[in-house]
Amino acid sequence: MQPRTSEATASVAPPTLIGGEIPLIDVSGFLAGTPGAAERAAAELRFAFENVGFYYLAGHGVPQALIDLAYAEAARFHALPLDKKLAVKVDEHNIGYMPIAQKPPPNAAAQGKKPSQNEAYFLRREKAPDHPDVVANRRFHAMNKWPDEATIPGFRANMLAYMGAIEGLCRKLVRLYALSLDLPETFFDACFAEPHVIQRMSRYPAIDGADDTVNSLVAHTDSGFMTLLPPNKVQGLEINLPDGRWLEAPGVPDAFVVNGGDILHRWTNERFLSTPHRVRNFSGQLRYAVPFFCDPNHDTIIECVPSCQSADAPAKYPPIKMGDYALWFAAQRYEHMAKVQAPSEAEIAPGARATSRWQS
Ligand SMILES: O=C(O)CCC(=O)C(=O)O
Ligand SMILES: [Fe+2]
Repeated sequence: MQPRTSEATASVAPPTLIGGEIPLIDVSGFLAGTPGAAERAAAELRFAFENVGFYYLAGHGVPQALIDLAYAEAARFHALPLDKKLAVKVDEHNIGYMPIAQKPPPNAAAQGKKPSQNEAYFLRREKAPDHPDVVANRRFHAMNKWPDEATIPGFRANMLAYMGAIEGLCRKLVRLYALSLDLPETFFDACFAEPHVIQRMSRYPAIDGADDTVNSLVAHTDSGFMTLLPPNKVQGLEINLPDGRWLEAPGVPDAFVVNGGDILHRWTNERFLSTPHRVRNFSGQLRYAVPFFCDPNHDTIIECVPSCQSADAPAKYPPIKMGDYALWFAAQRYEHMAKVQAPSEAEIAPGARATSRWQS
């Protein structure tokens, strides 16, 4: 790898690289408040995002038992009879159960590709029926669609415990993101005070390694700010490195795989990478994944951060509201969202296709 190193990063030794490519960042010192640890982790983060777009997160403090529980709940949910899963079928808020797609995603770039071989269940922030956003039927702010408690006892409480722990971690990590961008450390605090969260629970059947036209999850970039994938016992994630090579992401015990998405890329004037990745489950067994997507709240205006623009390098994108962006993205990514009224490509992504490495 040829590191693209900013001045501030140059003073710090590059972090350990997993698979020779992906930085391993230990945040235990930062979380414990050790003097100097935040600055060091932030420099490593900057290196990771300027060069790779992915990192392994160690020292995160999330108990392994909670991670095991989330995987166990993914297995328990997907083992339910199909009629129970279809009873909570995915809706126009992208909440609920999505069967294995029969068609590729609706956007033009994906036409002709074979659909991803996974089924998924989506949760968002838990809300009471009288929450104003629920009452107003605000897009992506509806109630979660839980299966009956009697059908899968404890599922709801366990997933809410997991989501709460990961959200808490994300809200701390955004300080490192701010520091890594030479912004005041509290820069992202307000828009992550109540972040927009999406918990995906995926089940990937084993696919045939001989047929390289079929993917478990087609190559894509994530839409948002950060994605946290807890350590997985079954590998299958592949990362499209900036030089074009595909790297099979090694499993690192105790370390999350974390990546940035298109909103981080846009917010930083394309300085921080949103790197394409895909899943191919050649393991011969079922594979589960429980990615947690953490975004700024949907009222946030995404406008190039001050440290990523200058007279010589003006902002490449107009300001956009996070919620509008999320709707545009979902409408092109998901078949069941394709018919909803969404902002147009011209409003959201002028010029984005030219620079995006999004492939699915
Ligand atoms: O299953 C994985 O390891 C990655 C999943 C992923 O990229 C996604 O859900 O966006
Ligand atoms: Fe992804």
